[in-house]
Amino acid sequence: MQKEQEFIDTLYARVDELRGEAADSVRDAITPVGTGQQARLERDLLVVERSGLLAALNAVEGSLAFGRIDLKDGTAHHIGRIGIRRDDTEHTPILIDWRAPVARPFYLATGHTPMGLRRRRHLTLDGRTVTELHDEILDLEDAERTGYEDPSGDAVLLAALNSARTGRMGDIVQTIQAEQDNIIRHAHQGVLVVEGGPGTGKTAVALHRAAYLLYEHRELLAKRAVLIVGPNPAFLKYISEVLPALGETGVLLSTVAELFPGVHATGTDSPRAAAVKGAAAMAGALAAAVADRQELPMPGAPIVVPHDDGDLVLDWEIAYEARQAARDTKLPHNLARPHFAFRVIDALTAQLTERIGADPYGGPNFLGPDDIAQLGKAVAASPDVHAAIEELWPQLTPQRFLADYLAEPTHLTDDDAAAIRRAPADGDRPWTPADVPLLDEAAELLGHDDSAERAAAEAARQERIAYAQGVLDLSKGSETYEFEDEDESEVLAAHDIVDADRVADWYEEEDHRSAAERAAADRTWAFGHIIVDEAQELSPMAWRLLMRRSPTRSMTLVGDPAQTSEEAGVGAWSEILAPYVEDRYEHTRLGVNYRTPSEIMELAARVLRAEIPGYEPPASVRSTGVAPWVRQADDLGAAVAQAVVELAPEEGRLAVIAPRSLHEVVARGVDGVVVGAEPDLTRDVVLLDPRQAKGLEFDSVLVVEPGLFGVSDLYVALTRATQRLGVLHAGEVPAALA
Ligand SMILES: Nc1ncnc2c1ncn2[C@@H]1O[C@H](COP(=O)(O)OP(=O)(O)OP(=O)(O)O)[C@@H](O)[C@H]1O
Repeated sequence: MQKEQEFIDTLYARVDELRGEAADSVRDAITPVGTGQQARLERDLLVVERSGLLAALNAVEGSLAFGRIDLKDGTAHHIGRIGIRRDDTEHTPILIDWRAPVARPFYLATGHTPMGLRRRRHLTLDGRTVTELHDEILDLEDAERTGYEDPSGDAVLLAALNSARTGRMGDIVQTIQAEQDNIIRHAHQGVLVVEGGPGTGKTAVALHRAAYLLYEHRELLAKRAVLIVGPNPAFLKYISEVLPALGETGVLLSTVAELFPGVHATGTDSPRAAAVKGAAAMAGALAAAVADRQELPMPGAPIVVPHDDGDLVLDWEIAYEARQAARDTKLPHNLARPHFAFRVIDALTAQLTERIGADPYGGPNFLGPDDIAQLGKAVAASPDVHAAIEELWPQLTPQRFLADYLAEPTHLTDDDAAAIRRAPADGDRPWTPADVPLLDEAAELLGHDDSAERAAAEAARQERIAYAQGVLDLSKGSETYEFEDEDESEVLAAHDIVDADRVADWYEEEDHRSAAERAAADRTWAFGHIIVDEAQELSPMAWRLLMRRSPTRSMTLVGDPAQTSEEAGVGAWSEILAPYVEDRYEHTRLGVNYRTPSEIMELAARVLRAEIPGYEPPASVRSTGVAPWVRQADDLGAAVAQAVVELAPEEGRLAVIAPRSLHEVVARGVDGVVVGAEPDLTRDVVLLDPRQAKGLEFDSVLVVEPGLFGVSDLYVALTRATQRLGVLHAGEVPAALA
């Protein structure tokens, strides 16, 4: 213990030193550096780099070192959350990053396959003080004993599993199990599926995989960023501290509903409406609806456009040919629109030419090319012509198009259309999460005519060039003033080596937002890697959105088809993935439940067996000896109040999981719970509906009125507890709980 404490002291001395250095260089770098653009750029980059190191050092302060491996060759390595090196010429490692190949035996070695190890040690720290050591002997011939031997080898794991919950997920870096480690470090570059029952560590594994990939492919992923998609904001908050604790911050956490910049999807859909909006058929329906917005006048009823030289007639034939030509470009709607417009303008100009210049005696047209060009210009500038074009082929934003479409859904069955229709008067109704993939789809179909933006960007660039030229002129002005001596003026000044264009670009490069920040603001961002948690819940339309964000298909998908509750959810992996990667994905499984004790799991499995006969849940790694209970109550409010007192852990969290319709009743008897708002999981008692409980866990759980839950929702609710479970009902209960 003494020796380990000495090591920890040395380690933290070095950390403090590094932290001081990083803070100093950030501070130095922030002080003004004059006007040199290159210097400013370098300074900004340094600040980003050093503050990243500082953030990592601060974040992992908690228990920086947690393990040690002693090799048969007599060497030993300490393992920690990040790697730390000495300040010597060799930069000797003091602490090995858990993700480095050298650290791998810490997770994989067994007595059977010791991977060169004599001993594995787990260190437990309280701040900077070593409080516990647990050793496992891996070389069976090694007779040396330390007095800290842990014969079962799982004391540290069990302590972690039994510890009180805080409302925020912790990392598992000290106790990653071999089957989990294999997935975390899986070399597959494409789509990796991680499947497993409740509590098998899928979320934990996915987050550690993100940290591993950021370590392994630092350069690429720092540039392209990692996206982690979860089912709701409360869940994202729940997992938000895991990666920072591992020293990783450049990650974007988001729900699918937040992935269309500028849209806040605060509305809700009925389950039926969400299912229709999420179905794959919507893609075809929207494409057809966009084509419908490319209209033709009725044959025989042309649009008559008033013009100074007489009316112009935009008839079916002209519009049809223009539309065909525009569609033949295969461009999205807004980008094909100019092609349509040119054709129409050409045809109307020809009409005018014919009328004005026609020789009544049948000779050639009187008008020369210049006259015709002049006429064309006039036609192209006519607001009436533009109005006619807009009527037939309107410029559309995704929002405008989708609002129009939802007011009058087409290309669907009558029932489906009725399920998603919203009256035009609902124009102000907020977007719903299921609308977001539709907006994204619409954005693809419509395309973004950015000619106006590009013109604005170019104007801004010209302005920067003018400004930069000003800076250079100043430098030139000062030269004649300062360097009167002929020789001195040989010194290269800024204006000698750069021109205004280049300086202007430096200004532009000054976008030092992190990749994750830039990605969040850009609908067309291509992420380096995407992790999707609770992947079974996503609709086919949501998958289309996500696949657009991942052109390289570098993804980790985490889920449990047995926990699917969304009607629109796809469930089967092959069904989700076939359209994108056919069968080129890796399927991995986790089979041990680290959360739910066997007593509770037994009860939960019975519920699922009602739907899937013979269902075998993942084996629980531990039992508590405390049986879950199911009770009938006449006065549900009073019974909940009493049960909450009974189940509340001394330290830790309790969740009451009840159908939304009962939240008012439940909340009345329980102090401090909040109804309606986004749940704050760090409170002692949290009230949730079954959907909100997805992916979360608590020390104790009280499930209220299970007869009102769907089977998979109930299964999810019953598997959230790490210690104790109670079930209360006034109405009927599913047979499995009776
Ligand atoms: N190797 C491990 N060491 C310590 N704790 C672990 C380990 N693996 C998993 N756990 C813990 O088990 C619990 C369940 O993990 P996690 O939430 O990742 O499971 P899951 O498979 O995503 O569950 P669900 O599908 O039910 O949401 C968490 O508290 C997690 O920290």
